Amino acid sequence: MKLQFTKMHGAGNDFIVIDSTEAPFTMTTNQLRFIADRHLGIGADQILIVEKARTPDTDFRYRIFNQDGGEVEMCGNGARCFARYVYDRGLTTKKKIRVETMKGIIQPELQDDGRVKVDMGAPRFRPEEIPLNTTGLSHLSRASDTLWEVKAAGYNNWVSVVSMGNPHAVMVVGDVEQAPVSTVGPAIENHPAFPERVNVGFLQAVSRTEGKLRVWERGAGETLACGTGACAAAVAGMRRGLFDSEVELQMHGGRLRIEWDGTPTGSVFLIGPAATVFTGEIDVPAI
Ligand SMILES: N[C@H](CCC[C@H](N)C(=O)O)C(=O)O
Repeated sequence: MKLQFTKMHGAGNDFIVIDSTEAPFTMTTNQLRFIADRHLGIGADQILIVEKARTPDTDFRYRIFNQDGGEVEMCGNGARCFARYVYDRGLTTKKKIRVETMKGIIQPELQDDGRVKVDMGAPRFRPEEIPLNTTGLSHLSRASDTLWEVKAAGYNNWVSVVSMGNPHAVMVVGDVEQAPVSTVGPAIENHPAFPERVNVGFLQAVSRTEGKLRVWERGAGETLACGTGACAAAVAGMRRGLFDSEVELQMHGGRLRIEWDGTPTGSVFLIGPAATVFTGEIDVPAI
């Protein structure tokens, strides 16, 4: 099957973007894994599918698949690239759009400075909303947050849990460059306390408005940046009394800005870059 695609990235988190507004999306899990493979296919952290809206109050539908082929609820860096893609390709003339995802509507808006600002909706913290199975887990309160002890890879890891539509576990570390991302990351990603697995953030608070973050992503491993991970880490830091309501997080692939008013229904806003790298065509085998 001949597949047209566009390669994009948001702060180094890279994507294959496929326009499925005119033809139904029918790729198998094996085909998704093939195109995302960095040696055998195109290579990407995630695959973003652009579909026509299914409801009158939205402009598009947005589907996201991880490098491992699994479909997931949300992708923040991808949302920025999605907005850039549909505008640049003339699929819309709007600079602010409403996009339906598996877990609600997000609203990306192209900014005059070239960045994209996304209303990511409100964060959720209740264990059942993550989901987190709390059976047998110790927990403690820290400011307005709750930390859960997840024993993994030989460490007692105290994590905040946040859902941005997708699940995140965030731990605070003294130095992100020394954090055991490649060992603790997969151990927590696949921990039985997270029945749908989890993205794992390693956050270093530098000041009340600055931080450093590395994320081991569910279904993709460590990425150069994670948009929902940045939202989750910023919100966890705010709830733990480490950050003000606006914070910039430096990740290996670039800088992301997060704003949240701290109210239970207040949206988290994610601001950052979105770049188009190349377009192409690939012959996808019937697998
Ligand atoms: N790995 C994530 C999906 C991609 C999220 C990330 N790339 C972002 O920018 O938010 C998950 O399994 O929930």
